[in-house]
Order: sequence, then structure tokens, then C-alpha cells
Amino acid sequence: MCSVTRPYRRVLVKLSGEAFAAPDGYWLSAQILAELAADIAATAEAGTQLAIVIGGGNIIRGARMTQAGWIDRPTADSMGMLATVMNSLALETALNAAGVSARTMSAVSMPSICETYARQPALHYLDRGQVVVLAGGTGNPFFTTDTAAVLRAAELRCQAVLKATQVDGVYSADPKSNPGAVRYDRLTHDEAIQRDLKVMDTAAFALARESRLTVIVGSVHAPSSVRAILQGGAPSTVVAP
Ligand SMILES: Nc1ncnc2c1ncn2[C@@H]1O[C@H](COP(=O)(O)OP(=O)(O)OP(=O)(O)O)[C@@H](O)[C@H]1O
Ligand SMILES: O=c1ccn([C@@H]2O[C@H](COP(=O)(O)O)[C@@H](O)[C@H]2O)c(=O)[nH]1
Repeated sequence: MCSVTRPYRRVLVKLSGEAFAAPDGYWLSAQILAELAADIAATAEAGTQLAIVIGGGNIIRGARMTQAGWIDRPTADSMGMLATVMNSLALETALNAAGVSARTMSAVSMPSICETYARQPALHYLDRGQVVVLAGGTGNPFFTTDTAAVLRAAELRCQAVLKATQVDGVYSADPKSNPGAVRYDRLTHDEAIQRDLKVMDTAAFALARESRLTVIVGSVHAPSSVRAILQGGAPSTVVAP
């Protein structure tokens, strides 16, 4: 565990969609949502500007859905992007209830539901200390919310992407299927790509490398995970140039 304080001014947090799911398998747990919102609210109140991207893994993953053979990938991916809008609206609601002003902006235009993503207004909201919840991924099929997270982080001049996921860092192999896998404290983007470490897709790591953007991977299940990981008080892996 790293004890060094990491004073990031603006961070994009990529939250696992799977983390929203209730223990009984229902797609959304109000209790988990409230805990995540309290953690994000405390981080924002401590002075870190936050943009959030949420996955859709608690509802749909397009590539997996396509394997069943009855639906094409672009349609399944459109459903996946819509799933991230549902998760984003849920988080926006929970953040507002936790006392933090949050706005959902979607890459897929749906003006009767939420604002359409545009860079300048998003920067303005971040400057004002509002939490910006970025829904709809990149707005394009064949991508993931990890790529969307890195893309928006680069556009919005974030200093780091925090991927808060099911595992507490990047391992030498998937720790869920390889109990002997070893967690790295630090890696370069090149090492993550060359070793084919699948905690994020290669497109996301490649864009982070090109943008010289630090990616931090930690567990969304740690207590007050976002704040703890950003402050170096919970295990994580830092992927940096
Ligand atoms: N080398 C590795 N190190 C760490 N995790 C790995 C590695 N290879 C594969 N993984 C897996 O990657 C998963 C995280 O990526 P995944 O895209 O599934 O989650 P997510 O983006 O957090 O979820 P969601 O799609 O719900 O938003 C981990 O749960 C882990 O099992
Ligand atoms: O830019 C994007 C982002 C996401 N999708 C689709 O949504 C699901 C859910 O996102 P995850 O990153 O897997 O949690 C994804 O599987 C894609 O089907 C997309 O098409 N484009």
C-alpha cells in the first residue's frame, strides 16, 4: 500500500457498473448507490473536481450479448450505452441527495432526459465544483466505458483516471481465475499493453499512453474507496509514463 498523498486537482473516476448490483442480483442496490455517493461527495467536498463515468456491466455488455447470436453488435452496444445512462441518472440522483450538485451529460443525445455532452459546458461545471456524470460511453459501438473514461479525462484536462473496479489493482494475470497472480504497485502504459493485462481494454491504455494520462486501478469495494485510493490509503496500481 502506498502512503504518499496524491494531490490531484481534477480526476475522472470510472466506476464499475457491476458494483451497483444488489447481492440478490437486482441491477441496482439503493444502499450501495448511497454509499458510493457519500464517498464521491466527501471527495468533492475535500476539493477534488470530479468527472464520473459508469460502466454498464450490471445490466448489459454488448460483446457478451452478441455471442447469443440473435442480435448484432451495434444494436447490443447501443443497449449497453443506454444502460450506462440509467446508471448515471441513478448516481446523479444519489449525489444530489448526498448534498453535491451533479449533472448528467450523455454522449448519446436525449435532450428530454439529460443534457447532451459538450466539452465547454462540462469544463465550466467542473470549474464550478459540480460533479459531472458522463453517460452513454463514447456514443459509438465497439468501444467500452474504459475508453470513454480515458477519452473524456484527456478532453477535460483531468490529471488522472481512477478505475474503481472489482479488484484492488493490476495483476500479472486476472486474479479472479489465477490465485497466484501478483499485484503491481506501478507499471508503465507500455508494460500494461505489452503484457496484455486485461483490467482495461488495450484501446483505453493506448489512449492513456498517447495523452500521458495516469491511470490508477483500485477496488470499488474498499471502504470510502474513491477517497482512500486517491489519498494513497488503499491498495492500488498506478499506470503512468
Ligand atoms: N491483469 C489483470 N489485473 C487485474 N484485473 C484483471 C486482469 N485481467 C483481467 N482482469 C479482470 O478485469 C476486471 C475489471 O474489468 P471489467 O471491465 O470487467 O470491469 P469494470 O469495467 O469495472 O466493470 P463494468 O463493465 O461493470 O463497468 C476485474 O474484475 C478482473 O477480474
Ligand atoms: O463507448 C461505448 C461504451 C459502452 N458501450 C456499450 O456499453 C456496454 C457497457 O459498458 P462497459 O464498459 O462494458 O461497462 C459495453 O459492453 C458496450 O456494449 C459502447 O458500445 N460504446
